[in-house]
Amino acid sequence: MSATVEETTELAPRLPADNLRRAVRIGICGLGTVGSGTVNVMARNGEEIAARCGRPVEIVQVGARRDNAACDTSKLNVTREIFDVADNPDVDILVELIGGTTVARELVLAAINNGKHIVTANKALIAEHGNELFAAAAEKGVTIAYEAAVAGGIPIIKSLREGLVGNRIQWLAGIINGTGNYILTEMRDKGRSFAEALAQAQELGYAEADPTFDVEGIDAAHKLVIMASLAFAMPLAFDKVYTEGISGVSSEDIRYADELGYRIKHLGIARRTEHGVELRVHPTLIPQRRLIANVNGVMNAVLVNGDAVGPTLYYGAGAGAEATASAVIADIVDVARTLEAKPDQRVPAAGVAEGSQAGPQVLPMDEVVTSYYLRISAHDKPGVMSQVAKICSDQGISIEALIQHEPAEGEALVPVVILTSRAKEARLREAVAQIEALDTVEGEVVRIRVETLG
Ligand SMILES: NC(=O)C1=CN([C@@H]2O[C@H](COP(=O)(O)OP(=O)(O)OC[C@H]3O[C@@H](n4cnc5c(N)ncnc54)[C@H](O)[C@@H]3O)[C@@H](O)[C@H]2O)C=CC1
Ligand SMILES: N[C@@H](CC=O)C(=O)O
Ligand code: NA
Repeated sequence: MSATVEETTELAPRLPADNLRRAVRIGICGLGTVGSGTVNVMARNGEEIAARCGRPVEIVQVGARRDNAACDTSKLNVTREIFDVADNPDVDILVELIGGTTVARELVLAAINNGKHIVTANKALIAEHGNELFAAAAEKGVTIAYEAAVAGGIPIIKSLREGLVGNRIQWLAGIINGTGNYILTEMRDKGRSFAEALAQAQELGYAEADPTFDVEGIDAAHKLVIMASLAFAMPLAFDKVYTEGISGVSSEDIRYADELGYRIKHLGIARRTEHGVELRVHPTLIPQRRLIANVNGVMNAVLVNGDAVGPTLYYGAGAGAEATASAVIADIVDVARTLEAKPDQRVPAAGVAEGSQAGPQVLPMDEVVTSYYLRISAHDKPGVMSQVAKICSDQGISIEALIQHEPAEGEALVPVVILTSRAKEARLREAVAQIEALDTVEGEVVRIRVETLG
């Protein structure tokens, strides 16, 4: 029987003494929401983390422009110069939590060149520079871990890269921006304005430094492309993602969607088709009966459909200090567990062995087939509906459901809401252009895609 550490040292009481290797030494760069959350959870759960790694994990340096009252760094070695951390010979793992892509890329490359492993929460960095960074890391025999970059605390990277690898993944769809989901939920449930809900999300630490990344779908596109690269073993192709945000979603459309039995959610969708992979981020009507339609507030959820396992659903907090720290620390533990392993004994950062990434082409948006919700502002005159129906039918589109209320008192225009059959995007766009050109129709037709996710 080996002696327990309790009998020998107070370093890490739950570690068996014969397993006691030197501490894994980490350097944290960035002490904002996620950085402070990581420091706090590391301090609180240090013993459990050490036991899981089989060795203590020590923060040997923190690079931060300024202190953060949300965490106590009085006993830590803090530098104002983050590149000190990349150059510190005592650091095994550099944890990048500064955000952005310019300095973060330089920092990560500097650390890799110095033989350090990387843990990052930075989806923009991975989505836009991941191909380069993975290659640099492979060259140096170090790894890059990025669980926190997608869906915050949900272990979706782990699931795609390890748990589901026996499958040919057919599609995945996710609510992958906590800020956006929080805003849509507040608008629907509390009748809050878009601006009020966004301000609240910023206060709670959910939003990106530039919140247009959240509301215009860029953050979701970053996350989608990372998941798609793992699901379909393809290189990261951020510039190929079709991206629409939620800033155009109105309370009126949320109400009509409800009336039709749907919820409006901001989804990232990646689907394998015969002709290529669909990569798209946009507001989407989902039937209310689907579990994912009932994911509210800052919560995220990702549905992954594999040929062997069928649909699987991952749910949890997509943003916030400690929820994200949970994923950062899971990565630290993963790297720590294999610190002395040979590079080919680790799970590859890109999910497939080097050189095996081929992957399908990305399908042009015009070729994507979906159903549509259309809201048309029409003059209250006879014949409008037959004109609209004819235009749709000429494009091979049928009308599956329709709502038309009486015009409001003193209003000349009536909203006509339609759900269409599935059609190619290009056909739908042509139909909408013709509807907008009708004398009986005013302004732009509101269009939101519909997915059954069945
Ligand atoms: N806030 C959240 O819920 C989540 C954030 N993330 C990602 O985590 C990363 C960090 O996000 P947050 O903590 O929310 O951001 P934040 O803005 O709260 O913190 C970033 C910190 O890095 C510091 N920083 C930036 N450049 C620096 C430099 N050159 N030198 C020294 N310090 C520098 C800033 O002063 C700030 O304190 C980002 O990549 C973000 O996308 C990922 C998942 C969830
Ligand atoms: N701003 C992001 C943070 C997590 O990735 C979000 O709101 O989801
Ligand atoms: Na995650």
